[in-house]
Amino acid sequence: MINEKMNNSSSCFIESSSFSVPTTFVGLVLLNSKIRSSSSCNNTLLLTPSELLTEFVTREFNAFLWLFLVFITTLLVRKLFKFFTLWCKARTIPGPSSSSFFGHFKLLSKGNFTDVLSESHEKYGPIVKLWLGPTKLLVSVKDPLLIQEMLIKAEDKLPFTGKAFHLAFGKSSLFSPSYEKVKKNRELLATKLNERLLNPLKVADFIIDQIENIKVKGSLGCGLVSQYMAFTLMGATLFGDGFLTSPKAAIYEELLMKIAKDACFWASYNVTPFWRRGFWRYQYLCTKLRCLTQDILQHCRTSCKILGSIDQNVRSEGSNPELKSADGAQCRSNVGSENFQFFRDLNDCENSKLEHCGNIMLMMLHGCQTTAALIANVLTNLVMHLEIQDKVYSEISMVGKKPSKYEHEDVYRMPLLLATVYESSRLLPTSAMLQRCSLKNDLRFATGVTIPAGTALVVPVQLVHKDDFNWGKDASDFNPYRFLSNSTKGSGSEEQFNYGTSSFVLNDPSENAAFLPFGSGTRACVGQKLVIQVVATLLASLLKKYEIKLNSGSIGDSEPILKNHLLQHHPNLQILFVKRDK
Ligand code: HEM
Repeated sequence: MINEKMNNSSSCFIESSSFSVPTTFVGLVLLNSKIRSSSSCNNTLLLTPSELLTEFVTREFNAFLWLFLVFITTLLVRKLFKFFTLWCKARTIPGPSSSSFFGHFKLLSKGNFTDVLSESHEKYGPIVKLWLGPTKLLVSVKDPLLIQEMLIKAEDKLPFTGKAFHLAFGKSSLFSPSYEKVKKNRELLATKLNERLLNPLKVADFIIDQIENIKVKGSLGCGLVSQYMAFTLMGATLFGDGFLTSPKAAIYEELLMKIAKDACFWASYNVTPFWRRGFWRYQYLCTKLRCLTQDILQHCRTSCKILGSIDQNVRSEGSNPELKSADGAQCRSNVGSENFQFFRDLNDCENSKLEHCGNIMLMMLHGCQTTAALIANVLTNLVMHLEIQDKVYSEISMVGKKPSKYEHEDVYRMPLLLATVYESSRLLPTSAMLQRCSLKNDLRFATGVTIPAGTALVVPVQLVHKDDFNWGKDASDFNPYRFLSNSTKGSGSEEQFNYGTSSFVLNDPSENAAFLPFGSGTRACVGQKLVIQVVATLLASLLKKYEIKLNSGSIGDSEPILKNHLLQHHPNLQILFVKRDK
């Protein structure tokens, strides 16, 4: 209507001169004033100020709509372009074709993930692609040499892992998906952990005392006792010896395990589920754990040996910020004033003090879960193979007769015990799947296969660990001797080892590219060396004192199960610690 008016009014005086339609508010005002100044025209046709404004707003709105349309179209074109590039690149990777919009997502969610991958690898070879959605590609690698190459080249992790930790403990400079962010701290942590942090014998003695106290009640649940052992080992490693006597340790264990159970569930939401009450309960538990971590840090301050070095200056810097816990209680943060140079080193000064705490909680969570699963697996194998347990005991007794200067290093003279730990972690790797990702660049294998950036790369560790091709015909059997070799007769069978007469050595398990319980390459587990030493020391102390037996009837299902995303044997297995005659 306004346009009509404009056209009519213009036509009455714009016969000779041609006007272009103004595009700005000022232009409109000027045009209107020109029309007003023309006396030959009918004034009723002139635009009122409100009409002018409406005209202006309409034009601006149209312009905005056009811009919005261009923006959305550009986004869509970019998405389409990305999709086609991804699709073109993925075409060269072998794998089943997908007819559905959701790709193979339904297939994966229905069956066991490892079984699906196993079938796909059998059909399509060592590299297999599966679509998790129209733009989500998953590539599984099964060949050890390709895995080795992939684990070195793909430096990032999928954002999911980072999210699970982030929701529970906040920002982390240790478990972030981006390699750039964790690189420095990984190196620092690895150096510190590989130094001798704690006296594993002292911790082992403490654990044995506790077992002595509770075993009077009869048999013990293998899962629970392993969890307790792992928790005590990790607590003493990260907090120091003071953790052993901390009255809050038991509550800490309970809280940590509760959080571990739910972390992945809450991280599985694409958008953080603020609207769920359960989520806030979970957040409350996380805050409680943070406060408890700070309390224990305070309690253990004097005994923490994690670096041994105490930064005297930190005290004066400390500001003791107050943290308000979810229930309104004040929890005093002493992280600022705590004097663990180790965690100060881990977190650049500009990083928040909360990150100190987050990193400790993260390591406690990861370390406790994985170490508990490993101890449970070794104990299970020892009770199922009493002949191996007897031989390990002979080995421990032999070494005990000639202890070395540094008693905690005796464990390195017990190759069968170490081989038993390695074999247990091979047969039932706690992490069934390794996952990686190259976030920025495509990943090119030497074989010519290109994996597009952002693809979820996985290694089905369980399949690799049980592949006859990598481990021989007895790949599915428990045979710790495969990790040993006789200096005179070569490696691999029980008969060759005659304790006391023959010399035999432990092969370096990492020489076999198919041995991946701790991952490998750029993002391999930082705690591997420490865990092997402390777990073996604990087992040596236990076996020296007790024969570990199965409480008959408690075996149950023989298939390993996934518990808190970790693989475990017979979770309800009951074991007995029978004191040996001296
Ligand atoms: C039996 C015990 C453990 C097992 C089976 C285990 C296993 C693993 C695995 C499979 C990974 C991923 C590796 C990869 O993607 O290549 C990992 C990562 C890691 N582990 Fe462990 N772990 C254990 C104990 C520990 C302990 C005790 C610590 C520290 C005190 C630790 C610190 C780490 C860290 C910091 C990472 C992250 C590395 C990164 O993302 O860059 N682990 N662990």
